[in-house]
Formats: sequence, C-alpha cells, structure tokens
Amino acid sequence: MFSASKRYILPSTRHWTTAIIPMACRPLVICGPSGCGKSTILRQLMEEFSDLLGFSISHTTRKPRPGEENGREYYFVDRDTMEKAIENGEFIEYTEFSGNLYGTSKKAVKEVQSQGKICILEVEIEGVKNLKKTDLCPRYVFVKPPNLDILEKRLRGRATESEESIQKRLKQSKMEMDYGETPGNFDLVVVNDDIKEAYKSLRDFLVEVIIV
Ligand SMILES: Nc1ncnc2c1ncn2[C@@H]1O[C@H](COP(=O)(O)OP(=O)(O)OP(=O)(O)O)[C@@H](O)[C@H]1O
Repeated sequence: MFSASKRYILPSTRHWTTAIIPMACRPLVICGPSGCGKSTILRQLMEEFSDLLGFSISHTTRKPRPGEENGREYYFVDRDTMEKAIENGEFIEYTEFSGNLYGTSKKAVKEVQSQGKICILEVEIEGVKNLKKTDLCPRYVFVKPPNLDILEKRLRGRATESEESIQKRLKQSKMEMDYGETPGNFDLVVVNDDIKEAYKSLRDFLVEVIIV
C-alpha cells in the first residue's frame, strides 16, 4: 500500500529559494456548497497526511480569549489595520461575524508554504476567484453532492443550521454548482456520493498530482 511518509520526503526549507517554494508547495483549495462534505473529507486527509498539510492562520479583529496567542490561534489585529489590509488586496477571503472581521491573508498562506507544507484552503467561490488573481498557484478542487436533494438532507441531518440558514445555503448552492461545473474552473471535481470513493478521489489527486 502507498505510504506517503515513505514516498515523499519533506524538503528542508533551508535549501530552498523563495522562488521555488511556492511551486513545490502549491496550496490545495477545496470549495463546494455548504453541506457537500468538504470538512468530512478534509478531516480524513489531514489525519493521513498531517506532516505534509497545514492550515493557514486567520486574522481577526476580535479580542484574544484567555490562553489564545497571537500567531497561534489567530493573528489578532485592530479593525483599522485589517480594513486597510483588505483594501490593499492582502486578503483572499474575509467575512464579518458577530461584529468582528475574520479573514485569510495571502501572507498567512505563504507562511505555511515556507514551512515546506501544502496549505489547505477551504474557501467559497469568491475566494477561488481572488486566489486566481494571486501568485500562489493553487490546485483547485470542487466537491459537489450527487444532487441538491441529497445536499438538503445532509444539511438538515447535520442539525447545525436554522431553517433560515439552510434556505440561504441552498439558494447559494445553485450558483456554486454552476461555477463548480464550468469546465476550466477546477482541476478536479469530486462527487461526494459514497464518502470512501470521494476521499479516494481527492487522495489520489493529492498523491499523483500535488505531491511530486
Ligand atoms: N458521502 C456522504 N454520505 C453521507 N453523509 C455525508 C457524506 N459526506 C458528508 N456527509 C455528512 O453531511 C453533513 C455535511 O458535511 P460537512 O459538514 O463535511 O459539509 P461541509 O461541506 O464542510 O459544510 P460547510 O461548508 O457548511 O462547513 C455532515 O453531517 C456529514 O457527516
């Protein structure tokens, strides 16, 4: 059986020039409608390839909670600084939640790359579009449900959303499916019907295309 740790030796970043790090550790972008199973598949991938993959640290304007450290859980910044950075185009994606801004900066992704790891980015369509304008050269994977009825069932089954939130997500999912299914927008489209097969498809892509 394939063993990632045997076949792939993590590069020592000391010997790498900044010019080649981004190409060798191209980020892996996962996108798909809410409830399609992105987190479920990614959890497995992170477990199996924990040495190879990493998540970027997000920025937030919320205050640190006791025990949280700047640069570990989040980069804690004030609103003015973050708004200016957003205006400057330094963020891939950001959102406002409960009166605070949260976002993923391009610099945070490069930080993961500089550790010799493949940065995993779970983003929405807008994030994909923004990433395509950067020099990060990610691989793009779209995860989709077999159909919208099944998506609705999974969202309801997860029991994490209000009815209003479910409706909002389902409405959004139609646009997302259109973008996801448009040829050329993604390097790989995974249909998450059977979870084992969906996982295998993403895993094969990681091993055969990304880890080279
Ligand atoms: N192949 C599958 N078959 C059946 N259920 C699944 C499958 N994949 C995922 N699920 C279930 O569907 C629900 C939604 O999955 P998950 O939370 O991973 O979606 P998501 O795409 O990460 O959603 P969000 O974008 O809202 O975070 C979960 O309850 C999960 O256990």
